[in-house]
Amino acid sequence: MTSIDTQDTPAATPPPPPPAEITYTGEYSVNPLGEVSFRKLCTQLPAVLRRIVAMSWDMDRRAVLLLLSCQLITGLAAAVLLTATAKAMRPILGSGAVADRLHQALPALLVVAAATALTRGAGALATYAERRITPRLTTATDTALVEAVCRVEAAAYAVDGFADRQEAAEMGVMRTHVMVADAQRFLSALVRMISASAVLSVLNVLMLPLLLLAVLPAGVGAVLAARVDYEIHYANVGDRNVRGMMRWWSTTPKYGDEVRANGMTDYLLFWYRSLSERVDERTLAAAPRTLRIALVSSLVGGVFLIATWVALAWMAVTGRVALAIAATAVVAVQTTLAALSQVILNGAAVFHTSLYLSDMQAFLDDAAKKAPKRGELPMRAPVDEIRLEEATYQYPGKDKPAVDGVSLTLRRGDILAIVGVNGSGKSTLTRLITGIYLADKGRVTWNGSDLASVDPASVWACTGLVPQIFAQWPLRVRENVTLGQPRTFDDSPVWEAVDAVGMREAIEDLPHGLDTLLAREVFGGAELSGGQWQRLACSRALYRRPSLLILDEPTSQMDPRGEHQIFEEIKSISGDRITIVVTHRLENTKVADHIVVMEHGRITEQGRYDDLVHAGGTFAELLRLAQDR
Ligand SMILES: Nc1ncnc2c1ncn2[C@@H]1O[C@H](COP(=O)(O)OP(=O)(O)OP(=O)(O)O)[C@@H](O)[C@H]1O
Repeated sequence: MTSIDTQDTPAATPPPPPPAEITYTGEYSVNPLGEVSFRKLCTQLPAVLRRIVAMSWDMDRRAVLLLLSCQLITGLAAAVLLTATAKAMRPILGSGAVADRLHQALPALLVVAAATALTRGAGALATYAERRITPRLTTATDTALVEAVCRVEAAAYAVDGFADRQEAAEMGVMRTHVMVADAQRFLSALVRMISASAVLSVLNVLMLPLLLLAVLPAGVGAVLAARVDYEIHYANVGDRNVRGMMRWWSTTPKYGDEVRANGMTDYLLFWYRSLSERVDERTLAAAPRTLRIALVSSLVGGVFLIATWVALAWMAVTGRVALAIAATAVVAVQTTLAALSQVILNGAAVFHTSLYLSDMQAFLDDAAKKAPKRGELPMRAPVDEIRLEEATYQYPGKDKPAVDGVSLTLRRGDILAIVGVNGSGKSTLTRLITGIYLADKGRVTWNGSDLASVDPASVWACTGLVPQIFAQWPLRVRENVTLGQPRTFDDSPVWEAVDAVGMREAIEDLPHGLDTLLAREVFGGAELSGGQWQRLACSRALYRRPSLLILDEPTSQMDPRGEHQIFEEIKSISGDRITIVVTHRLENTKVADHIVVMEHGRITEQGRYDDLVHAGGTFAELLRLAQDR
């Protein structure tokens, strides 16, 4: 045999492929801003504010009342301040000795000082109130989102765009950090603006329209810019979602070995950078639009502002307003302008937030619709019989059912083994049996009750599942076994479950025994080997003493001793429950009373081990291939 000389003349290899284009075209892919007009956007603000107040009200009523009172005080103080300023201006700009003029103006000046102090005090109290509301509001929305996702029917995860809408909703949660502060600043500026402009129009009614014209273009500009920002955010949702997932996969120490030993580091960094650049490109492409909006609105606003000052100067010079009133008008115009720009800035921020809140609300509403709507019949152990009658299940977007018309009866004490090639529907069948999915056609009954009419929580109180890919919870060993559902106040049932999978020695060797945190990443945490984790996953299911025990490839990472021990345990406790084992290791099916062979979602063969070995069907073929080494 000749040696292959690839090292001397390396063949050209193609460059790494860029991240896949995500062109999400599901039923939720319509940008909600696409058809919305500027007017409509502005008229939405009161509703948004009402919603923010209502959300805050649920968190802390006293803080909301304090915050609203502070806004009122700010407005009144602004009006008092301007009126007192006008009063002070008259003697100050009048004739006579300076000391006399100041003396005459003193009471009004004291009112100005008091009003200023009141404004500052109200501002500080408003910030205090906002800080009492925001953390609780953020926690409440965040936990509502987590709960909504945890509680949906498992089938919802496979629905088109579910993850993307979840990502969009996460943004709503993030915005709650700034939502109340923005709304508070908006309201406070609005109140200040209204009272200052009221004083201004009392001083001279002509000033107000000119002032409004000066600021309106900036308002339109800010809202249009927010609209562009949101459009970009919307276009980037899918990419950001995938990037977030990839970030976790690339940086979590759990996959560190695989990344390094398969030389993936460069590709992952290339991928991450490429996708980030794609996201940036969309953002940068919008920058000229945002600049145009800002320039045009500033230009138009500037022209109107100059007109305002010219008009004021003209009125003062021609004696249409007294000099003292003109001087107060300057202060009032400045106050109103500053407040107006705050109104616009924070109004745009509130409006911007409302878009993300709408995404969040839409997701929460949709998740609520997708929460299990089954009956309320309680299921109680023991489960004597589980029956599948022509049960069929098809994943959303798939053109063939994953489980297709399966009928099966399981009785207490039975051990059923499910075998079949990859993708033949074994795991989906177990999801139907446990009621994680409800059958699209046909039905699954437990003790004669259709799972569609039974309270799912009561069903899952009777089940214990070891899935193919199980969670390695960053919890203490004890909670990794009890899953937070201790049966007793002492640890004896935990040790019983640990002994059943041969893990006592390994756990006693951990720094804090059952109290050891199983998270290597955290200071003081410990890590188990792959097989040890799998033993622990089995101990969880055993600890539950379930009426239905399902083990999907439970021993794939275990040494023969561990595997033997688990199957001995399964046999010894099988009398009291229904046990289902899904496995590709056909030798393990000897433990079963009944074996079903799945192909294309259907049961194509069934019987006991000895019958199937000699039946000349798929089971016999798979067994022969497993032994042919
Ligand atoms: N969450 C899902 N969304 C969409 N399709 C799915 C999902 N899970 C499984 N499928 C599809 O359903 C079919 C059956 O999958 P299932 O996981 O039940 O097979 P399996 O027999 O358990 O396979 P394996 O031996 O590889 O574990 C496959 O075609 C698979 O692509």
